[in-house]
Amino acid sequence: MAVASPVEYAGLISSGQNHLACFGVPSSGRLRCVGYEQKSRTGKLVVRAVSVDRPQLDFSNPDWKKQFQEDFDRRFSLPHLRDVIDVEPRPTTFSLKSRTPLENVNGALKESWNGYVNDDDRALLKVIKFASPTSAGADCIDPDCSWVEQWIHRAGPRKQIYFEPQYVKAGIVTCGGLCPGLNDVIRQIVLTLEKYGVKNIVGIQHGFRGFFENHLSEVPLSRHVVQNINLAGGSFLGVSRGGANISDIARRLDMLFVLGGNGTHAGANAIHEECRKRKLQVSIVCVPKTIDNDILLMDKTFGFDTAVEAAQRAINSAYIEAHSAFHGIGLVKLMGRSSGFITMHASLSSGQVDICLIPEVPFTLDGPHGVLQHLEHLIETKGFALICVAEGAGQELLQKSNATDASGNMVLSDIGVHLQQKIKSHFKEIGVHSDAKYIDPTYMVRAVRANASDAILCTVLGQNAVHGAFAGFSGITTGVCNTHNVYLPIPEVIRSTRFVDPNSRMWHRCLTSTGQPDFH
Ligand SMILES: Nc1ncnc2c1ncn2[C@@H]1O[C@H](COP(=O)(O)OP(=O)(O)O)[C@@H](O)[C@H]1O
Ligand SMILES: O=P(O)(O)OC[C@H]1O[C@](O)(COP(=O)(O)O)[C@@H](O)[C@@H]1O
Ligand SMILES: [Mg+2]
Repeated sequence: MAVASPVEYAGLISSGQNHLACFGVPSSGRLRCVGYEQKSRTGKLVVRAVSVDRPQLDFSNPDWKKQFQEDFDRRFSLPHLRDVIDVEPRPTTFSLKSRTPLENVNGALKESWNGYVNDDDRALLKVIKFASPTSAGADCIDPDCSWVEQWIHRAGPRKQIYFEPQYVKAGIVTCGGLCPGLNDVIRQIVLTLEKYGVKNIVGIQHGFRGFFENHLSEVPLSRHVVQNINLAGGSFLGVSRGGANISDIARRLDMLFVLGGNGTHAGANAIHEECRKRKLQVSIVCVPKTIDNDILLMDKTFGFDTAVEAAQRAINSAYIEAHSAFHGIGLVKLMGRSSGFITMHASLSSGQVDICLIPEVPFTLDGPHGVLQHLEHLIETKGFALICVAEGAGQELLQKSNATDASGNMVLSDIGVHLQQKIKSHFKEIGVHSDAKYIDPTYMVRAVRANASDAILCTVLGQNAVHGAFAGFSGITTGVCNTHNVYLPIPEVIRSTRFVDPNSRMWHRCLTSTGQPDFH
């Protein structure tokens, strides 16, 4: 078998009229799709994501699995303070029970249970064995889809810690945009730090800016201060974009908890690298915050569930409006800069959506297979229609502004306004009455407080972030993977944005539910 080339073609995935070419990252021998090309009927290729170049694997070598696993273990090993400085562990101050249960083993009293996580505990990153690369959502390493165990590190409190709590100064910073649950995470970090015995806890105001702008002073935090902050949405500390200048952040704190998305993780990793370079005993731990749910490897990020739930009100209102109007067309735009998770899940959840449009799946508006033609059909047969569109969808149909926000993120053109205009002019042109109503609930969706399941997720993540720092790890992030709580090295989760896989069962379920055709 041939050695994988830098970007290996993994196969053509056809669904109806869609032709999705899936490319892999052969480096790690991975044939998992990180990039898609989609071919429209007109033959136009739209590249949805980029591939990443990594070292190659020779699948004809009988040892390739071993090589893969060694490479995997190296990539997913957690950076530790011990790697660069001499630091001795000490018994933890985090007690799970006031008395440790003891049992009599051959006359000697031994701990029967301690409740701590062992550094060698692992969770499986992948839990499905795909029989073939053409299986739905297949995520294969080699062309035969061989089963290879990929173990990642379990999160939680360790028996040994690498900081003396009474001398620790810990900081918390929230960056990027808002997301439901930020306050729950801040609160849990503070409560857990106090449980270890940390007295000096501060909040950094308005993201990374708080480190540099003199008027943004540190906010002292304690159980008393954070007790009720989870009852409101937003961030108690404030958020911001831009303003990252990491070089001097390092020496001010012993532990820094960074809540943010891909951009923030990149910033946090840069701070961690700087600390390593200067051999500082500083632990940088992230908690992924992205309402778009676009961080790799995690089941879902906090706030996502709440956002999907909050979007239901907008979708339901659009449905009522559309259903009540004569030839009503409801149009709801939801967040999702480049990933359509909220739109897909909100559409699935509501069950009322006829057309779901996401950035990962290109569509045409005009022509016999376009969205407008399908709308005509829906008006004719149902009398009304409901569209749910992600903000990043169909950007190729719009005039680009080339503007960026303070963090360098592209400012998107409004697909909702464009769709509404196109719908209005189309129905006018064909002489059919229509009544298109556009709802943009963006900030109403993300400013709400976390729902019950997100509140629990935030609690777990906040606590595990603190356990990770005390365990001496730095440059890590924490998340839920196949329902297990894990620590991951930051670079592995920001290798690329996480996209909806158009070959996944979830997207296919969405198509089944809406009944929409391919818009090509
Ligand atoms: N590549 C990067 N390296 C360092 N810092 C970054 C990088 N990208 C973004 N940041 C900083 O991270 C913070 C949040 O980034 P942003 O993209 O706005 O939100 P998010 O973290 O949610 O993706 C900003 O202060 C920004 O300056
Ligand atoms: O108007 P703002 O504050 O820049 O936020 C808008 C953006 O925030 C998001 O909700 C999520 O972005 P982050 O992951 O950076 O928090 C995007 O969907 C949206 O494009
Ligand atoms: Mg971002």
